[in-house]
Amino acid sequence: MIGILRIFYGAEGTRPGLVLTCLLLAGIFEGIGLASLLPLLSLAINDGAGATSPIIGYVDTALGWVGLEPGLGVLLLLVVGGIVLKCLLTMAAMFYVGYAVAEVATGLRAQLITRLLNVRWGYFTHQPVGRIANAISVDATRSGHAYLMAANFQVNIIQTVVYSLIAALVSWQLALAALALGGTIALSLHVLVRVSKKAGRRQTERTSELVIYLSDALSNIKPLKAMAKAGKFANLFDRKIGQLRRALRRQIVSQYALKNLEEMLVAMAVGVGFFVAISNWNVPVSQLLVMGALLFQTVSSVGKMQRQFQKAVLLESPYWSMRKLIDEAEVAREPNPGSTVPTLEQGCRFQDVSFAHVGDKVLDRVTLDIPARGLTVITGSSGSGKTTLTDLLLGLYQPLEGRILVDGIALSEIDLQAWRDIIGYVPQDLILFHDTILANVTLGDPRIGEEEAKQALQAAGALDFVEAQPEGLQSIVGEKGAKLSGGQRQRIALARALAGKPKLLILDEVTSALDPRTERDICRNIDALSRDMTVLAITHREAWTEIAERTYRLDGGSIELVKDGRDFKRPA
Ligand SMILES: Nc1ncnc2c1ncn2[C@@H]1O[C@H](COP(=O)(O)OP(=O)(O)OP(=O)(O)O)[C@@H](O)[C@H]1O
Repeated sequence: MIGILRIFYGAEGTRPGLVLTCLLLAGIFEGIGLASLLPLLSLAINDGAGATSPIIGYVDTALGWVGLEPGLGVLLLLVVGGIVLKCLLTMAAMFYVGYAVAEVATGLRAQLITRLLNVRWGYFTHQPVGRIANAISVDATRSGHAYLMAANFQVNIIQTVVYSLIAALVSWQLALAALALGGTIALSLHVLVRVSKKAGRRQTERTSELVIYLSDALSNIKPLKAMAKAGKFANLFDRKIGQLRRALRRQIVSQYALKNLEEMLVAMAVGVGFFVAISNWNVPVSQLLVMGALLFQTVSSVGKMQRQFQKAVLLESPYWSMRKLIDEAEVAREPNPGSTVPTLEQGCRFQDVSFAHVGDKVLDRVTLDIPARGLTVITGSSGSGKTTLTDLLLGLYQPLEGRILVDGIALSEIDLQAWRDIIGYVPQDLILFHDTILANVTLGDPRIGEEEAKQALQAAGALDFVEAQPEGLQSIVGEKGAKLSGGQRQRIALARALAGKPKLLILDEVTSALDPRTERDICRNIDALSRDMTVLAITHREAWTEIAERTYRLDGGSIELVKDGRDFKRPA
């Protein structure tokens, strides 16, 4: 229950005070309307209920305070007016709740996206993308509904209080009996609420697992199809789909069981109450009618409250799972304590740098220099730590020991955003967005126009094939660039890195998919660019080591300088 109330009172971007005020006022007007019902009926039937029911006396006194006679017109006005005002105020509150539902769903999405864009790189290396995709699409929408259910639950709480109070004014024994009855029925059916809560949690977990699995499968669909594994792989989904199906079944069964069992028990209890009242006690008809209606309303409102609670707990888990993800992302926020704006005039230096992801060191007291305005190549066997080295230079990881210096200033003192703003980076596992070639080159940077994009494509050796496409720069590259060849994708990614005219260009196996001729063309372009730009390339390819001013070999955690610029003659 506390979890549900925390959603209603704690969800950001909502105004629980306003909603609650409207609902409380609605409750008061409903109470006035209900309280006036008994005197109205008594007056209409003239059965002398006034002598036995205290509520008629209270209404008379209250009307006396404002100088009104408890006549038919006044009482009718109070009954009808009370209901009308209650409806209008509840409607106003629920209109606002409707806005708040959208606010909760979109607010959670926005918070998650903003935080995710600011988390440390290490967070993503152990975070399934499907979990985030599921949170943004499914959980956020269900969270909005969780807020709606929590608000409805709040409405039911107020209604139950109002009915109980009015019942107490008619007869405190009646109120006690109604609450005891409602409570007993609710308690006896509580197991169905627990079933729903568990079903809701299962659905959230299973759906997330399913989306994680599916997004991984779709990313690997080509090898799965190529090796006829798609069908076999589908079997792996069956268990998860089966669990989801069971959770959904339990949800529906428990919801309908609660509704119908509760109605049945209420009808039986009120029936017995009526029978006892009519046959044993001499209760006036108007009082009997009002008492019966109140008993029924009070007991039903306890039931309604429970049903609403059941709906809310069903949707509670996506809300909290979403919040957990947002909090995790906040904890994983990337620190950026530095403030110096880098210029990269002299070069970068790794000074006795050691680093380990987990366990053994990948880099052990590595020292290397990357002079400004030149091409430095790093070679080394697979898994020797070349990408890790560039990740350290990008500030994605921090060294365990030693320092990374940019123009003699420690990277930890440099503003990371400003540092990355002067870097062009092409990763080994490049992925293009399902968008136009132009969008893939500019990445939405307003400083890069069509002309700059073309120049970058030219330097990356991509302009010819881009212009040969039916829609040129506006051609869509397909899912992850699937409409292009591996080498074309590499060249677009290189153009993307060059388009911002970076001061430092980091290339991780950027020409591995290219034929020797295209590779040499690109090398020639990069060689020319490196007169004004610092280039760090990870590669084994001769075309690169030939033009490099410095080549380092990384192996077993240590680095060795295998080619020095002093021996190097730049081709004319
Ligand atoms: N996020 C990570 N968590 C744990 N270990 C990692 C992580 N990233 C890389 N490693 C490990 O660190 C070592 C160096 O990896 P890295 O990717 O830097 O090698 P590499 O030289 O670039 O390899 P390749 O040439 O095959 O791309 C490897 O043993 C790898 O398993």
